[in-house]
Amino acid sequence: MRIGFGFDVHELVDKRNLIIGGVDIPHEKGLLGHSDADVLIHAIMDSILGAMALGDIGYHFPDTDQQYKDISSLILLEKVKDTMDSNGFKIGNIDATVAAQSPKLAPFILEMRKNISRVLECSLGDINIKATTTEKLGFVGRKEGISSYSVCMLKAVNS
Ligand SMILES: Nc1ccn([C@@H]2O[C@H](COP(=O)(O)O)[C@@H](O)[C@H]2O)c(=O)n1
Ligand SMILES: C[C@@]1(CO)OP(=O)(O)OP(=O)(O)OC[C@H]1O
Repeated sequence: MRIGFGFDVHELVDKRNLIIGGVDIPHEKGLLGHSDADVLIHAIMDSILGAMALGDIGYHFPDTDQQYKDISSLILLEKVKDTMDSNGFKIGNIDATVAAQSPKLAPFILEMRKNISRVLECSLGDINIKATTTEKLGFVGRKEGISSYSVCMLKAVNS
C-alpha cells in the first residue's frame, strides 16, 4: 500500500465557469487556471502521483503547454489513471475536502464522486468528497478562491 497527499488552490474570477469534480456548478464566478482549474481533481491527481513518487501535475502537464489550455481536468485524470496502470497500481481509496465559502457544494457531491470513480475505474465507495467553509476566514472565507485537499491509498495490482 502507498499513501499520497495533494493540495491545490485556484482564484475565483468573473467570466469563468465553476468546474469542481467535473461538475459545472452554477455560480457568479469560476476558477482561474490554464486548464479548467478543477481544484478538486488537481488535488486528487497530486495525491495519486504523490503515492507513486512521480512528482506533481505541474511536472506532468506544464502550464506552458498549449495542449492543456482550458482542458477538462477529467481528461488529465484519465492520463494519471494510465500512469497508475502502467506502474501497476490501483485505487485503494481517496478522501478529499473542498474548502469553499460558497456556493453550497453538497447537492453536487454525488455527481463528483461518480465522475471520479468512472475515470479511475473504482467503486463509488472508494471515493469520498467533503465540503467545508472556512467560517468566512482567510482567502477562502473572503471568496477570493477555493482550495482542495486529498489523500489516497494505492494498492499494487498484483498484491
Ligand atoms: N461550500 C460548502 C461548504 C460546506 N458545505 C456543507 O455544509 C456543512 C457545514 O459547513 P461548515 O463549514 O460550517 O462546517 C459541511 O459539512 C458541508 O456538508 C457545502 O455543502 N458546501
Ligand atoms: C493543471 C495545469 C495544466 O497545465 O494548469 P492549471 O489549471 O493552471 O492548474 P495548476 O494547479 O495551477 O497547475 C497544474 C497545471 O500545469
